Formats: sequence, C-alpha cells, structure tokens
Amino acid sequence: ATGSASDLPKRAQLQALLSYLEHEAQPMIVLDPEYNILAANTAYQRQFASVDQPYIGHKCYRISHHYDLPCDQAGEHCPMTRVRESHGPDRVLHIHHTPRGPEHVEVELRPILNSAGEICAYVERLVLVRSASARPSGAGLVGRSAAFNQAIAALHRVAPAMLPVLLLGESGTGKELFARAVHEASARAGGPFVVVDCSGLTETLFESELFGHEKGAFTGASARKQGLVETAQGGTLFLDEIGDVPLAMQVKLLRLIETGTYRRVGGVESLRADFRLVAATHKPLERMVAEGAFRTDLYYRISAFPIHLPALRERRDDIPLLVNSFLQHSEPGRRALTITAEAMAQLQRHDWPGNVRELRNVLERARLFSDDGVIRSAQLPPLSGLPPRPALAAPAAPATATVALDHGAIDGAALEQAVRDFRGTRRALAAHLGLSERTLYRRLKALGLA
Ligand SMILES: Nc1ncnc2c1ncn2[C@@H]1O[C@H](COP(=O)(O)OP(=O)(O)OP(=O)(O)O)[C@@H](O)[C@H]1O
Repeated sequence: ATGSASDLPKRAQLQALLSYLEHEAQPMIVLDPEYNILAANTAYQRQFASVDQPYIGHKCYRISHHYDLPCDQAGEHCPMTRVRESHGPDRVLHIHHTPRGPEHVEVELRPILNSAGEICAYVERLVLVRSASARPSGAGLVGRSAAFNQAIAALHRVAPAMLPVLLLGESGTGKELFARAVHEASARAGGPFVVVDCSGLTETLFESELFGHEKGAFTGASARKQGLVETAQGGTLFLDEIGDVPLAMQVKLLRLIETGTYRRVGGVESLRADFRLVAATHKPLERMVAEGAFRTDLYYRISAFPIHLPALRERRDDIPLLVNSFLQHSEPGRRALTITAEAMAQLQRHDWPGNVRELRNVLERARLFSDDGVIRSAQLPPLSGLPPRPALAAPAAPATATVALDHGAIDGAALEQAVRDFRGTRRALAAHLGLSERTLYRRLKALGLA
C-alpha cells in the first residue's frame, strides 16, 4: 500500500512528529513511501549531513548509498520492502556514505499508519556501528563485504544481551577480534575482557588457571592465586579453542556455566562467578558431539548464539580494504606503502588458507622486499601458482619461500620435516607455514615435538 500524496502527513503533523524525534539522541529521519526524506532530527544533521549535500526532498538511497535505484534493486536488502509487507519494524546493517566516508550503520525502519491502516510514512533510526570499519583502519575489525557484514550484524544483535556467544571460524579469521568486539559493544565494556586459551592446557593446569587455587593446594602453591574466572568478574570471559578442552574438564566447565559457581583448587568456599561467556573454535563441534568427543550438554550451553566468521576466500571483496589497512596503518615510524593493481589482483585470486593472518604475513614479507615503497607482483610469493592444498615444499630457500598451508593440509610428517629443516625461530616458522604460533605449538605438542 504505497500512499498517494494526499495520504502523506500534513505539514503540521510532520512538524509534530519532528518535534517528538528531536528528543531522541539517535539520528532519525522521516521518509515518505516513495523514499523521499521529509525531515531529519538534529542528531541526524550532526552525524550524517554535510553542508554541500542537501537531503530534504531527496531519495534516501541517493543520500545514503549514492545509488540511482532503491537498495533492493541495487542488490541490497531494503528495509522498506519488508516493512511494506509486514507493517512492522525491520532492522538491517548497511554501509552508508557519511561526511567521514563509508561507515557501518544499523538501520531500523518503522511504519506510520493512517486511519485506514495504510502506511503513509516511515521513521528511520540510524545507529553507527563502531565494531568494524568500512575504511582502511590500523586497528580492530575491518571489512564491508556481505559475508563480513552478516557476522557484524549478528554480533550487534547479541552483544547487548547476556547470552553466550559461540564464534566459529578457521584460524586467522579474527575470532579474538570478534570476541573483543562483542565485549566492547556490551554493557560490560567497562569491565575486564579475559582470554583463556583452552588449547595446550593439561587438566590440572586448566583447573587452577580457571578457578585459581588456595595456598598449599598442591606442591608449589605457596600463596592463594586468583583464577581467570575471578579476574573476569563483571566482564567477559573468552574461551578460545573450546573444542580443545579435555572431556574431564568439560564437566567442570559445564558446572561453572550452569550453576554460576566454582571453587578454587584446594578450597571449600563456593564462589559466585559473574561473567559473559564468549567461546570460539575452528573445530567442527557438532561432529565432535556426534563422535562423543565433546559433551552434548556443554555444547547446548555454549551454542545458543553461534556466529560464523567467514574465511577470507568467502569475502574476497574485502581484500583490497584489508591490504590498504595494513599498508597505510602500520606501526609508527614505518612508511606507508602502496601496491600495484596487478599485485592486488594476485592477492585477490589466492585462496588464503591462513586467512587474514596469512595475508598480513605475506604483506609483512613484501614490505621487506620493497625498496621504493611500492609492492609489485615480484615481491609476492608465488601465491596463485600454488596447488590448492600443497604438501610442504622442499626447503630449497626456506628464508624466502612463504608456503601457506591449511591446518589440515600439512600432515605430521611434513610438519616434522619443516621443524627439522627450517632455520629460524618458532615464530618465523609459524609465519612461514601460515599458522598462528599457538596453532603451531598445539600441533607440535600433539606430535610430541614441542
Ligand atoms: N576483519 C579483520 N580486520 C582486520 N584484521 C583482522 C581481521 N580479522 C583478522 N585480523 C587480523 O588477523 C590476525 C588473526 O586474527 P585473530 O588472532 O583474531 O584470529 P583467530 O581466528 O583468533 O586465529 P587463531 O584461531 O589462529 O588464534 C590478527 O593479526 C588480526 O588483527
């Protein structure tokens, strides 16, 4: 039911509506059913309007997106289409043009109905999303592709709630950055953010790290020690690689989550925990549950709100943005670099089994080979020439050849050989293999090579 001109709110009604919206701290605009902006509150003018760009009487898709067509005809979700069908509010995450450049904005649209129950206008509320940047940035999450935005939109839905969040993504997809972003977008942002790396911890270590211990609880426990659960009081506890928690410890974790209480090792006092749980894993937890390697009850406790973090090859559109972020905003004292179109195209074609971490490593290496501040194809390792799942190359030139490998792709024997042949630190070897240091350590430990 698109309204005719006579259905539109009268001037006086519009004025009354606007004076109401003035009291809102969030930017708000009023739209007619033909996408024209009828009015905007002061908060909108402050955050989104630029002096040289008049917006009253202009189409919302022109102002926010520089499109000539409504969003749904330009390949994006248009909340107006859905509100028209449901007659209820709708919320989407868009990238809008702002006077500062492109930014993530959460758009909420509500219909205004006339006495006949038809939509005569819409009120749109715009909230800037600060968890991610759509422009090159030196810190935090960067991205603007559809797959990335979907994860950010989910993050924004769940952050204000106390619900546990489960981040699922390959190594190097930014699980820790996402976990931090959940914390920072929540009411607990002022509290601590505590990371627990669940991999590589033995059962006893896991328990005393998490719950702390009393003085004399075991040999060497010369003083009472606070556990990470206690450190996270009032904040967020991030359990990274939760799929690596041994079965015997899973039951203790379950008890903590279910009862909200715990005991220090060697202690009798029951302590009350107060944290928001964020867990992450690159492992297929559902399959592990089916195979009996992960407790079903614990799985249901942590998986109420899963967020899939896309692999870099699922968001190739973001590669130029990420590349420019790394090249323009590196550590202070380092010069900003540029990259040729050909080299950029080469980076966009690669499959990136090590995801953003691997991309970062490739660019760090290229930086060392660039003498004039420009990165060219010649300075990149032979990325697109690689077979999709290579075995480790014979280390003819281990100092220069960056061979990117997937966790699953490098088998034990190849890893053993790499450790034997590689001359350099563990950190350099991890970079060479496109693995995180932690992942490398974990794999070496599993092979008894740590
Ligand atoms: N969207 C992103 N924007 C900017 N940097 C990113 C993004 N995603 C990941 N990174 C960078 O990639 C690297 C890996 O990220 P992070 O450690 O969060 O990944 P992870 O999934 O936790 O990896 P692992 O499971 O191997 O520990 C970091 O240097 C991080 O800053």
